[in-house]
Amino acid sequence: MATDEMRLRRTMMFVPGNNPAMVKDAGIFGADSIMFDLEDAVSLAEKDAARILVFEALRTQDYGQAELVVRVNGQDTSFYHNDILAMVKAGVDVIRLPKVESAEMICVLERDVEDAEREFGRPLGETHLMAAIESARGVLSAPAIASASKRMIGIALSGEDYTTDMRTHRYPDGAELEFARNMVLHAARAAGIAAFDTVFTDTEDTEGFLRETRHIRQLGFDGKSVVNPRQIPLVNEVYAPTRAEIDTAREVIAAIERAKINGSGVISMGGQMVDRPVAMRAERVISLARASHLIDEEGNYIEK
Ligand SMILES: CC(=O)SCCNC(=O)CCNC(=O)[C@H](O)C(C)(C)COP(=O)(O)OP(=O)(O)OC[C@H]1O[C@@H](n2cnc3c(N)ncnc32)[C@H](O)[C@@H]1OP(=O)(O)O
Ligand SMILES: O=C([O-])CC(=O)C(=O)O
Ligand SMILES: [Mg+2]
Repeated sequence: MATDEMRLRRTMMFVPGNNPAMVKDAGIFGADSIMFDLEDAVSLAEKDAARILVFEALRTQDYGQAELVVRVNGQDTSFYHNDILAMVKAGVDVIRLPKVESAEMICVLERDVEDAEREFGRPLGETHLMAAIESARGVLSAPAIASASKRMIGIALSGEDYTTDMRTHRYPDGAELEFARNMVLHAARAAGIAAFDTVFTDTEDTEGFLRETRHIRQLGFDGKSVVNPRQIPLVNEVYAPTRAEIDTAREVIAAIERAKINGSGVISMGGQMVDRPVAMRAERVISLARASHLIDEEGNYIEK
């Protein structure tokens, strides 16, 4: 498995936890992370059945390299504790807590997860956490939430509940989300964890989806929550580096290696200063190129 910092999380696909066919086939679409949902995609009557279905799937299905995430029910519901127990027992990679409004909620989650790891003899610390930010309170507390636990791997903006809380709705230009996007992104970066943008619910609107994905890539998000497999290749296409970007990244990495040999951390490349942050961006371009199957492990272009 990639180290957490290098792990690509371009797409995190919601899979309704009460749908056996979708749960079974969720691994075939190439999502970087698969997120089984026990919360808003599941009706009250099906909460227990969904928990059992997802538990069994985590124990028995092979989802390849995908990171496995479960969105549990909120801490203010009667389902939360059983969700945590079952998912920790099953050995899920990440628990996503919805509607997080404070760092204290993450501290409670961390304690509950640790108790469950002890109860089921799981390695302590193996269960990672993430928070969905879905309200004005959540957005204003995002920096504290992002750094509330060593187990945190990311925070996500949840634009549907957020715009409801803000008494607006989603518009094509996304202006209503801009402040929240920037808060979530800055909170994630300051804490050194991943930032996920929200879902785009019109699965037929390819142009609108691409426009939004280009925008959030420009802002600096690691990726997006998605609701439909058709959205996965679109995100990957937007995040795939161009050949020119790959060539430049290679030159940067070679230049910084030369500088290191000469005992320096900075070098000029065609008049452009290259130092550590430039080299780190170049490394990320190369790992995105590998994940996009544009280059192989040795760095050679894969001809299509
Ligand atoms: C605000 C929020 O909380 S959002 C998060 C909660 N919402 C969700 O989890 C919804 C997840 N998405 C879905 O349920 C569906 O994609 C819908 C309802 C949006 C659209 O459904 P459809 O129109 O049937 O999708 P579509 O026709 O593209 O499906 C094609 C195939 O992909 C499968 N598929 C679609 N979405 C998913 C998914 N999210 N996960 C796994 N498989 C899926 C379908 O089962 C279908 O498989 P099949 O060809 O073997 O029958
Ligand atoms: O996390 C998401 O993007 C989906 C969600 O719950 C919301 O938008 O309220
Ligand atoms: Mg929500």
